[in-house]
Amino acid sequence: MGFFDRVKKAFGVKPKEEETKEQATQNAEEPQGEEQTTESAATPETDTNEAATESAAESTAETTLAEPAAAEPDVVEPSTETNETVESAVEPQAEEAPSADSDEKENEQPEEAEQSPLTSQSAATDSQSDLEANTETVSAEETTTQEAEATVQPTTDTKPAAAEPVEESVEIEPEAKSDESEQTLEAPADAVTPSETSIAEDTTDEEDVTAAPETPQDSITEYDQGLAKSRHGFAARLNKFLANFRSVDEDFFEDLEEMLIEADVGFETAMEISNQLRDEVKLQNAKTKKQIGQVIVEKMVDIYGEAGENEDNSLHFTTNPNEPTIFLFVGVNGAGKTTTIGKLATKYHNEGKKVLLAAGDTFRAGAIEQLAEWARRAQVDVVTSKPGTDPASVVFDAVKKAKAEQYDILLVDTAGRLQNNVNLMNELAKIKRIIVRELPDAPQEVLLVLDASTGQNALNQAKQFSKTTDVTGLILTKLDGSSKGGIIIAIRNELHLPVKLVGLGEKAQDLQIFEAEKYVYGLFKDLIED
Ligand SMILES: Nc1nc2c(ncn2[C@@H]2O[C@H](COP(=O)(O)OP(=O)(O)OP(=O)(O)O)[C@@H](O)[C@H]2O)c(=O)[nH]1
Repeated sequence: MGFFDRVKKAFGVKPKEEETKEQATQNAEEPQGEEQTTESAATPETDTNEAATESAAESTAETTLAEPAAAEPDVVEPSTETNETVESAVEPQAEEAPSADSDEKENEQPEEAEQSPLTSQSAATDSQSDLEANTETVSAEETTTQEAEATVQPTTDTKPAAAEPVEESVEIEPEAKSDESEQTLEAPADAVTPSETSIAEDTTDEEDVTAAPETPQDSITEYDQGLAKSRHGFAARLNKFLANFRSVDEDFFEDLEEMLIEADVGFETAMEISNQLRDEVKLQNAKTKKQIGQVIVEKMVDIYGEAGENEDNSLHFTTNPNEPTIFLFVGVNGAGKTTTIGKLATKYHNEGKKVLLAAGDTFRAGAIEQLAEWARRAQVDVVTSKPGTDPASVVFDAVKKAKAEQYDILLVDTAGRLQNNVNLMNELAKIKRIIVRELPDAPQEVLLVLDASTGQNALNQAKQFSKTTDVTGLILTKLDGSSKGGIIIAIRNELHLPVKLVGLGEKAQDLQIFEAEKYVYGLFKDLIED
């Protein structure tokens, strides 16, 4: 059975052979007059599916309205400097810096960094003594935690000050960063802008922490809703293409290739689909535009399925119960690393795991605060340091702490950009060396975070990163704000790196374990069900 039929079966849409066989049996067995009954019996199957999806959507909406837990966060701030960080993180006025400010900060950073300890420390070796100096920072945690808690001021509308990380994220302005992208890896060209991501502004993520455990139906709904924009975008392109259809000739294949490339399935994949369709009998026999559309989608889905036959999309954890699992997150600025770590921390905390975060992005001051705030909301611990500190020392402290205090999992944030690509790659290599030296089997995952809304740009970033870093898997974020969900097809066919997680929104529960069937169904649902 092809992947297309597997997806249909998984979601209650009968594969064609079965439909045909069943129809033939029914025709043979049943009197003519009962045909009507057979047809109407088949219809509710789809309806039930949709009704279930809708009711799950309602229940998800209800869940997100739950009030946050009263419990104080369990944030551990290792350094005295970090106190300032936490204090500023819980003061809404100070946080709500206008975007002009953030522009300034962004522009100033490279200069500051030149004089900052980061540059000199990066140049220095990662000697044990350098690193141990930072361990002192960790020992200050109790005092800091108390002070951090003391500064938390609940707001009158019962929403905690924690709502601010969303505003923190507003500081990230992809356009403003485009200058930087010339020096560093290409930054997202059309990343989701703050206004597009405002969905999370009135729904604090703290609510997610108290959300009910996810059911399988919730994740189908998440895929369904998160991929709506891509689904509609693809359907619109396909309809436009079919509207111009006259006959299956050379022009048809040229237009098809163009349409597929526009849908971000990638050049190579577009050619493969087109070439395979040239020999496709079904296409030659298709009578209506609808049938042609079906054949195209079926071919696309089958090619995607075949390419992923040996792909391991699962996240790997340590097999040693006495050691923590470590996930290292890499990717360009604004791709969604910090947010993804926050979401994952929430998920693992809710599953009962002891979670530690490491704020390894010491280059962008806001990134430390942002991660500390996610940690506070997820009620997990975090190791931070002063902006400009050597990130490797933060990671060293975090790994030691994770080992000594038997954390189940350590999630390490890293900078999305430095003065240039070489520095960034050297830094990532250094961080990895520190981890391996402490725990030879770690990190279990090096996850490259890609902003799906940047389409081909994301693909190029992945190619560049995977040349210099041992990426074990991809996380595709912001699919909800993008019509470029077709990129998943190009990624599988051209990169051969497994997608492990997908970001389908800004809230904690919007991060989903990647499941190809659900993804494909979310992307082509309307066409598959027809
Ligand atoms: N709509 C949507 N927005 C997302 C998603 N993931 C992240 N974001 C938003 O993307 C923006 C950037 O996310 P960050 O987590 O700060 O990105 P980063 O990679 O850590 O960026 P740097 O710290 O600059 O390296 C924030 O506004 C997030 O809320 C997602 O799946 N959907």
